[in-house]
Amino acid sequence: MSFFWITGLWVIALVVVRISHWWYRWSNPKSNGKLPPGSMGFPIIGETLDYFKPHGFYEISPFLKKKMLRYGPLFRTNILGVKTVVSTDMDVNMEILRQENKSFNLSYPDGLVKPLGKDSLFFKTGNIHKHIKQISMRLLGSENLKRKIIKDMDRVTREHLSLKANKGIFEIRDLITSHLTPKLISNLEKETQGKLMDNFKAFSFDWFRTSYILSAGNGLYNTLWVCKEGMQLMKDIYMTRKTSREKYDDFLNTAIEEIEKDGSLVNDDVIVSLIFTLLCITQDTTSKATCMAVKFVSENPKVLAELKREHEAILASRKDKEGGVTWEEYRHKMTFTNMVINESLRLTNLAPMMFRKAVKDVEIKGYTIPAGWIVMVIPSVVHFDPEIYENPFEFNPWRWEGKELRSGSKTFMVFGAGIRQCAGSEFARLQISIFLHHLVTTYSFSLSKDCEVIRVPGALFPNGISMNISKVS
Ligand code: HEM
Repeated sequence: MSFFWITGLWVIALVVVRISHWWYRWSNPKSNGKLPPGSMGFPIIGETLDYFKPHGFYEISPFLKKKMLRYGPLFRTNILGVKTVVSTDMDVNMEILRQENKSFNLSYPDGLVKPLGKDSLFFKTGNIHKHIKQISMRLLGSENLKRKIIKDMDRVTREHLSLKANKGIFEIRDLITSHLTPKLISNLEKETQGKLMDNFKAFSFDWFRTSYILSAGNGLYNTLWVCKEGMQLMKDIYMTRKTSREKYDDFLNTAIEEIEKDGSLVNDDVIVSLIFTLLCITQDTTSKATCMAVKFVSENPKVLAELKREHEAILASRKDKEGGVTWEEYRHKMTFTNMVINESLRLTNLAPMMFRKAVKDVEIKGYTIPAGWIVMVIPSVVHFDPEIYENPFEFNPWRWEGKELRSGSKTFMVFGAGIRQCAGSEFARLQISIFLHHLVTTYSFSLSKDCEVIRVPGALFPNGISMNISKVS
C-alpha cells in the first residue's frame, strides 16, 4: 500500500475516533455526581424537534409521555442546544422555583426575552429584580386595580363588546391595550398612542411555539422589529416626559419618582423596558386566557347556564344599574367565575414551561443537576395528572368547589411560584371576570368553526381565534 493510502486511512481513522469521542461526550456529559437518566439526542440540535412537535390540545406531549415512561419524572435531554434537566415532578418543580437566587436563576432562551431588551426584568436578579417587581405591583397590585383600573377596564370592555357585536366579530387584543396604555402613560397624543398600541398588539411569543423553522424565523424577525420600534418610541415618550417635569396621574409618573429617589436601584432604561414589557405581556397572555375561557364556556352549556345564573344575580342586586362591575362584586360574588377561570387556565397552560439555570451543582432526589445546566419546569404534566385531577382533560369547573381559588400551589402552578410568581395574575383574573360578566349577561356567542387549538407545546391557534357575537334583544 502506498504511503498516500496509509496516511489517508490514518486520517480517516483519526476523524472517526474524534467524532465518536465527541458523540460519546455529547451523550454522556460530565458531572460531579449522578445525572438524571435520559438521552441527549443528536449533536447540536439535541431533542429540540421532538420537544416542539405539534400535538393535540387534549393530550400530554408524546415526547414527554415517552420520556417519563422510560426515565421517570426527572430526566436529562438537550433542547435548543442546551444541556437540560426536565422536571415534571410537582415537588421538584416547587423546590426549583423556591430556590430562585440561591441555587437557580431565571434563564429563558435568549430569543424569547432578548427582544424585550437587556434591561428587562427577566435579566435582573436579587435586589434589583425585587425592586422592579415592587414598582410593577404599584400598577398591578389589588390596591391599584381597585382604585384606578377596574372602572375603565369595565367601561372599555363594555364598549368593545358592543362595537364588536355590531360587526359580529371579536378581537380581544385591542381591548386590553386600549384601557391599560393610558394608565401607564396618560398624556399621549392620539397618533403616538395608536402607534404604540400597534406595537403591543403585534407582539407575540407565538413564534416560539411553532416548530416550523420558517414561520418561527419569520415570527422572531417580526417580534424583534416590533420590540425595536416600540422600545424606541417608548424611550422618546419617556425622555420627553422626564425633561418636561410635568406631573400626571399615571404609572410613568410613579416610575420617574422612583428613579429620582436617592439610592434608587433602577435607571431610565429599566423603566422604559418595564413599561414596554408589561404592556406586551398583558395583551399576549390576557387575550389568550380570555379567548380560551370563552371557548370552554361556549362548548359547555351547563357551565354557561351556571355562569349566567351567577352574573344575572350580580346584576339584579347591583344598586347602580348603569355602573359597571365593582371590586366588591369581583371579590365576593364571583365564586363560580373563578372556578371557571382556574379550570380554563389549568387546561390551557399558557406558560407550559419555565426555565431556570443552576448556578451551582444542585442535589435533587438523589441526582445532581450540574452548574450551568438549564432546568425546564413543566407544570402542565401535574395539571393533567389523573391522580390529582380526575378526568384531567374534561373541562369541569365544579372540581374547584370548596377549594382555595386564588393562590397557586405545587399542583396548580399556572402563574408560577416563588419570587418570580406572575405580577399580573390579579389583573388577568379581573379582566377575564369582567369580560365574562358582560358577555354572558348581554350577548349570545359562539366560536367560529375553524377555531382550532393545538399545543407546540404552548397553546397555539393556527387559524387565529374568532367568535360570532350578537346582542340578546
Ligand atoms: C392569564 C394570564 C397570565 C399567565 C398564565 C401568566 C403566567 C406567568 C407565569 C407562569 C410567570 C412565571 C414565569 C417564571 O417563573 O419563569 C409569570 C411571570 C410574570 N408575569 Fe405573568 N401571566 C399572565 C398574565 C400577566 C399579566 C397580565 C402581566 C402584566 C401586566 C404579567 C406580568 C408578569 C411579569 C412581569 C412576570 C415576571 C415576574 C418576575 O420576573 O418576577 N403576567 N407570568
